[in-house]
Parts: sequence; structure tokens; C-alpha cells
Amino acid sequence: MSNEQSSRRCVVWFGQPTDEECGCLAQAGWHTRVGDPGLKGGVGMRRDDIVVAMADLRNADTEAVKAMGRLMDAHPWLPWLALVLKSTAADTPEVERILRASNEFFTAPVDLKRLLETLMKIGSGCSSAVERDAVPGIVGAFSPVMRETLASLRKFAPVELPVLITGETGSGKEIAARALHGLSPRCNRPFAAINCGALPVNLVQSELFGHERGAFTGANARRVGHFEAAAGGTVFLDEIGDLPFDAQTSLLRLLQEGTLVRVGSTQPVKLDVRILAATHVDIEQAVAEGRFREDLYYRLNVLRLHMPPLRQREGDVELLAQHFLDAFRLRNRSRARAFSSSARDAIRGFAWPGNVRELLNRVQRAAVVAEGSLISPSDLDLQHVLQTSIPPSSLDLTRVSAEREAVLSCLHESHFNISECARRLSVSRVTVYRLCKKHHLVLENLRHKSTRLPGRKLMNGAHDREPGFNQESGFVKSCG
Ligand SMILES: Nc1ncnc2c1ncn2[C@@H]1O[C@H](COP(=O)(O)OP(=O)(O)OP(=O)(O)O)[C@@H](O)[C@H]1O
Repeated sequence: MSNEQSSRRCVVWFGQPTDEECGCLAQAGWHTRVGDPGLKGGVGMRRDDIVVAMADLRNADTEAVKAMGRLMDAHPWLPWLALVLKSTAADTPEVERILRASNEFFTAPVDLKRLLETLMKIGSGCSSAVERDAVPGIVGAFSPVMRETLASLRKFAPVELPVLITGETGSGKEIAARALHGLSPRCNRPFAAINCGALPVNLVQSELFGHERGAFTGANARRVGHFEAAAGGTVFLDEIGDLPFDAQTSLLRLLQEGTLVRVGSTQPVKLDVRILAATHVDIEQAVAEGRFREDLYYRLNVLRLHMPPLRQREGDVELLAQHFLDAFRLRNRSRARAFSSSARDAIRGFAWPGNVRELLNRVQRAAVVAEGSLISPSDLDLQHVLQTSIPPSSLDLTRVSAEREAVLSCLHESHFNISECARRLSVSRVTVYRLCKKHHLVLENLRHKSTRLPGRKLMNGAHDREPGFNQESGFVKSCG
């Protein structure tokens, strides 16, 4: 038990590992924890563990295979390996799904050398993802797009320069600004978040830069503005595009000279604040239309951080949903503990126009209305996502066709290497397989065709090891 608790690299083996397999993993520094896919307890993962899950189907009956599939669905962010017998019926939908969702698969007897190489590869990827890119306060950094964003955030945080944060509404621009402040040397100084669009138009200057006594009717005493109140710290200006022109000029002076002038005064006041700004509108267009000062734009846009929309953060969305549910349960009574598998499908399938804020709101509402321990699609008000009977509009058809084209051309450009294709599209390998299935792209056939076309290279070496999936005959190539 103590060994188990101190282990940082762990293979949770759902099935029956042999003594030889356990011994070999132990020698390479991997602890083996035997799991039961039928149990509800999950995979027993600690926050800082590097965990790889093994779906061992060697002795699995139909029920165990189904339970394994459910478990994989519930933990899509975990790296999964699969282990099958050569005789395992790969054409059953359950097995097929498990093989497709796995990062790698093996046939018995396990090639232990390749298993260790795979674990090493995954292990180094995990540590870089979880440890290097983790940012306090920001949940969900498994998707490639978020990993990139958070890597930039960590680089920008300690630099004494403004950061312009872009992204759709609710995508987490303010939470990113807080993280930039929290990871900067100013973290013990004040952080002020100001929504420029919510300031009363005639009081913007005074709210931001302060005023002297008698500066205007009702100004009975000197008052410092938001900037001075945050001296030494960070000011986050949300909706910077809404800042009136005269306030833009004052902000430019603060950025260029490090001074401000209170309303009703002529005396410049020296001030040290770091400025972060955010916008969900096209600020370049505002500059082009003369609504935003170009010189101010260049001052603010030194470092740029883009918060990706939630629909692009594959794997993170379920993690965020569970996080919001757990956080809600800490403060409120709710029967709901988790999401049903159809609710998870709906969460994955929804486009989240309101991004993380919308997810938070829907999860909280669902936690209140759910009758049982599992949240359903209708608790989330997402039942429509699963209804496929609605005939697609021509816009939908255009989208689907564009998606198919994009995947197909990327597959060709990547020489049908799924990992490379996934990297280029910024999605997981599983998604590439899912997209191939959705668009009836039969990899084997495409690969075969491409080898007959002049100018296309033959697959070889590691690429040959990509598991191929054939729509008609199921799993067609073994790499064990
Ligand atoms: N990665 C995340 N982890 C945890 N909570 C998050 C994350 N991203 C956003 N949130 C939460 O979602 C809500 C919306 O986030 P935030 O206010 O930062 O978005 P925004 O992009 O600034 O929105 P707006 O464009 O409307 O100003 C907040 O409650 C925030 O705490």
C-alpha cells in the first residue's frame, strides 16, 4: 500500500497482468495497480500521478469488454493501451471501439520492449503536459490547443509587458488574466478587473484615473481611480474596445510614460501598474474603422494570448464539467455525482457558443434539477444534441463536407500517419479515427490507393504500425 501511494508512474491494469509483465514494468520504474473495469471507483488517479491505463481483453468476456468501453468513455483524457489475443473478435463494435480509442495496442504475448518504449513516450508527454503547462486556477489542459495557450501564459506571466487576451465570450479571458497576475512577481500586490463596457460613459476618466476635489459637480473630495488603487499590481481591462476615445488617450500616456493625471488636475502622478487587456470583438477592425487608437493598439498588443473556444478543447470539456459539478457539491446539496454516458455524449457533441461560462451554468442547473445520481442530457437541457432525426440544413451539409475535405487532405499530407495528422489538426488520434468513421474514410483503402498514385510515398517503419480500421471488416491490422 505504501509503495502504491509513493508511486508516481503507474499502469492501472484492467485485467490480469502476468508476474513477468509486472516484474518488467517494476524494473522500469512503473508500478502496476490492478483495476476492475466493472467497479465504479474509477482508476484511483492522484493529481500528480502519471497514469497509463491498460485495457487487457485477453480474458475478458462480453460484459467485461462492455464495462471496459464504459470506463474508457468516462476517462477520455487518460492515455489508454489495449491488449488483445490474436483471436479476439475485433469486429464486434465494443472491441472495435476500445481499439480505436487506445493510443497503442498489443497482441499477446506482449512485446515488453515495445510496451516500455510506449510507456516512456507517454510518460514524458504526461509530465510535460501536466507539470509544465499546469496553471493554478485553470482547469483542463489536456487538449493540444489549451496546452499551447497555457505554455504561452507561463512564458508571458513574469514579463513586465502588457498582454492582449483574445477569445470568445466566456472562454476564460479573465481567469487567464488572474493567472498571469498570480504567476508574476506582482502576485502579492493588488489585482483589479475592470469591465470597460460597464463604466458610466461620463465617469470613465474619473473612475479609472481618479479626480481632485471640485473637479466636477458632486466631486466633494479627492478620489483615487482604479489604476492608483492597484499601484504596484495588475489592472485587467476587459472589453478594451469599449473604452471611450479620451480614456484611450489617458491610457496611452500611462503605458508610454508611466504617469496619469487625475480629472481636475494638471499634475502627472507616477504609477507602476502592469496592464492586461481583453477583447472578444475584432480589435483590428475597430482600429481600421478609427474607433480604437492605432498607437494604443500597438502598445497593448505586445504579447497576445488567445483563449481557444471550448468546442476546440477536446478532452477538457468533460474534465471541466466534472470539476464544476464537484465544486457545486462542495457548497450545495445535490444528488448528482457524475454524468450519464449519454450526457457525456451530449457534452462532447455540443458546440458551446457561451463557452466555459455556459458549461458552468448548465452543470449547476443540472446539479439542482437532477433526480438521481447521474446527470442526464435533459438535466443539461442538451437532449436535442443527441437527436439525429432533424434533417441537416444546407449550412450543416456545407460544414460536414468542409470537415471531410479538411480531414482527407490532412491525411494525405501526413502520409496517413494518424499521429501526424492529429498533430496538424490539433485534435487527438482518437478524434482522427472518429472523423474517419464519421466521413466513411476507410484508411486501409486510402493508403492502398495512395501507394498506387505517382508521387505518394509507401508507408513504412513506425507508420506501418498505425492500427488500421476498415469500415466493412473492422480492425484489419495488428501491431503486436
Ligand atoms: N479553464 C477554466 N477552469 C475553471 N474555470 C473556468 C475556466 N475557464 C473559465 N472558467 C470559468 O468560466 C466563467 C467565465 O470565465 P471568464 O469570466 O474568465 O471568461 P471571459 O472570457 O473573461 O468572459 P467575457 O468575454 O464574458 O468577459 C468564470 O466563472 C470562470 O471562473
